[in-house]
Amino acid sequence: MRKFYAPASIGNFCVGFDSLGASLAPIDGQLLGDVVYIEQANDDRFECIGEYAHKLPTDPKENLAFQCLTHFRAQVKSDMPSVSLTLEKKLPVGSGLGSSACSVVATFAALNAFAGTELSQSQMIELMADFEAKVSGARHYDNITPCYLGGLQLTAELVPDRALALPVDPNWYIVVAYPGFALNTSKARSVLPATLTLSESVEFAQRMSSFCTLLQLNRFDEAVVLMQDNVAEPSRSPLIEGFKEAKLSLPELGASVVSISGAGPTLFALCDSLEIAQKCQNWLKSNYLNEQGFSHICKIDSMGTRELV
Ligand SMILES: Nc1ncnc2c1ncn2[C@@H]1O[C@H](COP(=O)(O)OP(=O)(O)OP(=O)(O)O)[C@@H](O)[C@H]1O
Ligand SMILES: N[C@@H](CCO)C(=O)O
Repeated sequence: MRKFYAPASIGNFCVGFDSLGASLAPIDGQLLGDVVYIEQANDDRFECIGEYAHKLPTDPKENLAFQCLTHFRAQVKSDMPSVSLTLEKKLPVGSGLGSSACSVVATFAALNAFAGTELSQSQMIELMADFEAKVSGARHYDNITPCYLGGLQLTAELVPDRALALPVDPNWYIVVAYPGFALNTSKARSVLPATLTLSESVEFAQRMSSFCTLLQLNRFDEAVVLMQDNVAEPSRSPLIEGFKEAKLSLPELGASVVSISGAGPTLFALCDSLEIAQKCQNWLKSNYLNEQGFSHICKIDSMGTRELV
C-alpha cells in the first residue's frame, strides 16, 4: 500500500486574486491535508474515510477522487492494473483551504506514481486544474500548484509552466482559522464584482507585481505592507461572520496582515514572530471558531504533495 499526502493551501494570498497561492505546514507537524492510499486490486475499488468523509456525497461517482481515477483510466492509462483507492478526507469541504484541490492533487499524484506514467509537471497541473474548474466554477490554479509543488506560487495560465515559486520570509508565521462552517466556492465567487474600474485594475497590477518583485529582492517587510485585497475581500467579508471583528482586533495583537484564505471562510493572519502568532491564535479560538472550527500556526510548506513512507 502506498500513501500520498497533499497539503492545504491559501488561495489568493491576499494580494494575488486567482494568481498567488501558498502551501501550509503546521509547526506542530500535524498533516493538514488529504491522504490517498493506493494498491493493486482485483477490480477498481474506491472508499472515502476520515473526519470529513461524511460531508461528501455518498455516491462515489460524485467524489472528485473517484472521478480522477475514472478519468485517469479513460484518458491517460487504459491498461493500468485495477486499484483499490482510499481517500482519507482530512480537510473540511468549502473551507477556503483548498480542500477539493487536495483530493484531486493527492489522487493524481498517487495514480501517476502507481501507474508509472511519469507525466510531466505541466501535464499533471493541467489534469488537476480541469477538476478544480469543475467544482469551483472557474479555472484557477492558486490551490492546485502550491498544493502540488509546495511554497508560495505565482500561478496562472499566463505564467510560464503555470507556476513560478517565490521566496518567502523565513520569519513568517501564518495562523489559519477555520471557523467551523462551510462556504461554497462557487457561491463566494458569485458575489465578486463583475468588472473592475481602470484605476482598480491598475492598483491590483501594481500591488501584485511589486509584491512579487520585492519578495525576489528579499525585501519582505516592504512586500507585506502591500498586502491588501481590494478585489475579493470587500464583497466576501459580509458572508463570513466574525471576519470584520478579527480584521480589526488581530492587528492590535501584532498581526501584519489579516485576510481571507481562498474563497473563505478560513481566515489567515500573517505574523512575524511565534509570540504574535500565539496571541492571534488565542484570540481566534475565543472569538472566531465555533465547536467545529480549528486553528493551526503554520509555516509555508516547502515540499508540496509527497509520498509518505
Ligand atoms: N473529494 C472531495 N473533496 C472536496 N470536495 C468534493 C470532493 N468530492 C466532491 N466534492 C464536492 O465538490 C464541491 C467542492 O466545493 P468547494 O469548491 O466549495 O469546496 P472546496 O474545494 O472544499 O473549497 P476550498 O477550496 O475553499 O477549500 C462540494 O460540492 C463537494 O461536495
Ligand atoms: N482564487 C480562488 C480560490 C478558491 O479557494 C477564489 O478566491 O475564488
